[in-house]
Amino acid sequence: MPKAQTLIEALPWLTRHHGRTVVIKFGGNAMIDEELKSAFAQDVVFLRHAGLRPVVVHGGGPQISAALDRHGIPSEFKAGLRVTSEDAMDVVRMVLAGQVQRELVGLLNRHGPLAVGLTGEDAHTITAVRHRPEIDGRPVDIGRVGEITRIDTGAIEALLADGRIPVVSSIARSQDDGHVYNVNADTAAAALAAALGAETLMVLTDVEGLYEDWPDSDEVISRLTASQLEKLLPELSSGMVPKMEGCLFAVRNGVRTARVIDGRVQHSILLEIFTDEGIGTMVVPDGSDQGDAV
Ligand SMILES: Nc1ncnc2c1ncn2[C@@H]1O[C@H](COP(=O)(O)OP(=O)(O)O)[C@@H](O)[C@H]1O
Ligand SMILES: CC(=O)N[C@@H](CCC(=O)OP(=O)(O)O)C(=O)O
Repeated sequence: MPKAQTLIEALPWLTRHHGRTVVIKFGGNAMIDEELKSAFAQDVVFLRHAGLRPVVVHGGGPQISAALDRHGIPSEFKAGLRVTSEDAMDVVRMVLAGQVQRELVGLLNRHGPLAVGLTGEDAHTITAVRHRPEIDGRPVDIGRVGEITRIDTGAIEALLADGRIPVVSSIARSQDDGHVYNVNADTAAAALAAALGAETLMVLTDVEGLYEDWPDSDEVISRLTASQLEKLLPELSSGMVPKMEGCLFAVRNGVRTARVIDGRVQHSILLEIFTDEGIGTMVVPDGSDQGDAV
């Protein structure tokens, strides 16, 4: 009976989400463990077979830092973003597109001919300009880091229409100078979710969700509206900033729910979707009533 109960709890969700697009961001920290990675692949394939259209956007921060270290290039972050020299950009591209993305594609394809990998460079999927974040009121140069200016969903839509699972690395092409840019993977996932008109953005990370009073408390905020999140943003730090900014952007641009969930929990995607309780933090647009946004 518990097994049947779990499946039955999923039925309204499945009915409502049938044929809908779900963008799932898989962070570098949850990718360190082999069992977690294969459970993640199982969950994504499950969603696909349950009639949804999952799109995976992956990070790889720790893997990039390790590779840079092997090349003798130090890792430095400003405003939560990696300072990316020309040499570092070659390593970022090699690690994301050549290593992390290939591994995820391989894990998904154990279950059938499903996953196809691409980067934002392919078919103009993600176009960016050089990003100059402001620190203490002044724009700073952090090298080849991109600010997204345009998304072309054509290639991803074609793959989805063909029943495939697109796996996207967060690298963008530049419109004018023939270079590529390093883009934070949370930001890329949010931009893609909005452009695809996704139903849900799910961001897997290495904490339970958004903590109310981090680092002093581990009380997770289970649900908040776009306006509530906007007020909280200035208080957030480090890796949570691009995640929550991405969630806000997504729900303000047509995505119905954006969720931050604990990627350290095996099958966290299925737990989030297929049980009534849900886990982690859910962001909804202003004015959504509780029942509508589950
Ligand atoms: N309010 C908060 N709630 C939860 N985590 C927070 C908060 N503020 C900052 N963090 C930090 O953000 C980190 C998650 O971001 P990040 O390390 O970039 O993850 P990922 O590799 O999954 O993208 C957490 O491990 C935590 O250290
Ligand atoms: C500009 C920038 O900071 N890019 C990130 C891209 C990878 C990423 O975002 O990975 P996680 O999701 O694992 O953090 C980086 O170089 O680390």
